[in-house]
Amino acid sequence: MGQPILSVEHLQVCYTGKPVLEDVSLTLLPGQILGIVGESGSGKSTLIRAAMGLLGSDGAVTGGSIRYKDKNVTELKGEELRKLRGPQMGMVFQNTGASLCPIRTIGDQLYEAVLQHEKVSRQEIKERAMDLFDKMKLADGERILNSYPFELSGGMNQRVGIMMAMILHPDLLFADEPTSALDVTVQAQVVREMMKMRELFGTTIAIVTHNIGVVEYMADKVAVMYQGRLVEYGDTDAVMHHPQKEYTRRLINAVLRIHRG
Ligand SMILES: Nc1ncnc2c1ncn2[C@@H]1O[C@H](COP(=O)(O)OP(=O)(O)OP(=O)(O)O)[C@@H](O)[C@H]1O
Repeated sequence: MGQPILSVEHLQVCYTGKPVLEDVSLTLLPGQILGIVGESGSGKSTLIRAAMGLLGSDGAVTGGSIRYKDKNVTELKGEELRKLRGPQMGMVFQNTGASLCPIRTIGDQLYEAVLQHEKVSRQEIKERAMDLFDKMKLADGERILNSYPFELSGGMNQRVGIMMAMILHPDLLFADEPTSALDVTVQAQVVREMMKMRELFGTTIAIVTHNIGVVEYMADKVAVMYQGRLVEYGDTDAVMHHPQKEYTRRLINAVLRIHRG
């Protein structure tokens, strides 16, 4: 499987001097999918924002390290980080529609995003987008590219988000609750499409989700977070079926009860 794509070691992150992540360590090998779970405020988004170098002015890595391949992300600045984000590390957000500009078409925003990293023609970018839509079994790619975000459903916008992240062929894809705002059938579609990306491109994926079903279906590894710490981390099967920690057991049971209810 080779060298890790991502290795986080003893990570500490603070917002305005207050620690919100403490001693977090995990490793992702190429092509693995990591599910990050835990209650609200446990630090899941902070972990992936730190890995993307997107903590904002209030946040800082105050201990440990995050390596993407051989690069220590925490030591990279401005231009070096910008080069990494997109072509190497992609990101899908919870609500792609809201993160896009409402008054410009999907196509225009896609071209602009790709041109920041690659000198390619509009035609080539369009062909690549159409090819990805094709792989995602979306028939009306042309219409999607000519649409404004508000003209598309939430599910369609999320699939656009996956296409926009994948068009630069990143090795590592971070997805922060990409299915949380969607109804169940559309959630399944989005999940299947991320799996397809891994199958086609060998993409390594770290996904934050509240949906244990998504984790069971997708993830090779699970990280369970609680109050800024990693309370359990291991192979999905082991963590889901033989959790070592009481907290993990309660988290899994709580979700199952809601589903059954
Ligand atoms: N920009 C910020 N400034 C200050 N504190 C922040 C900031 N962003 C997050 N926090 C705090 O850091 C902690 C972890 O937040 P984070 O968003 O990583 O949790 P989460 O597990 O992703 O939660 P959720 O499931 O609700 O998205 C919380 O206590 C949160 O209030």
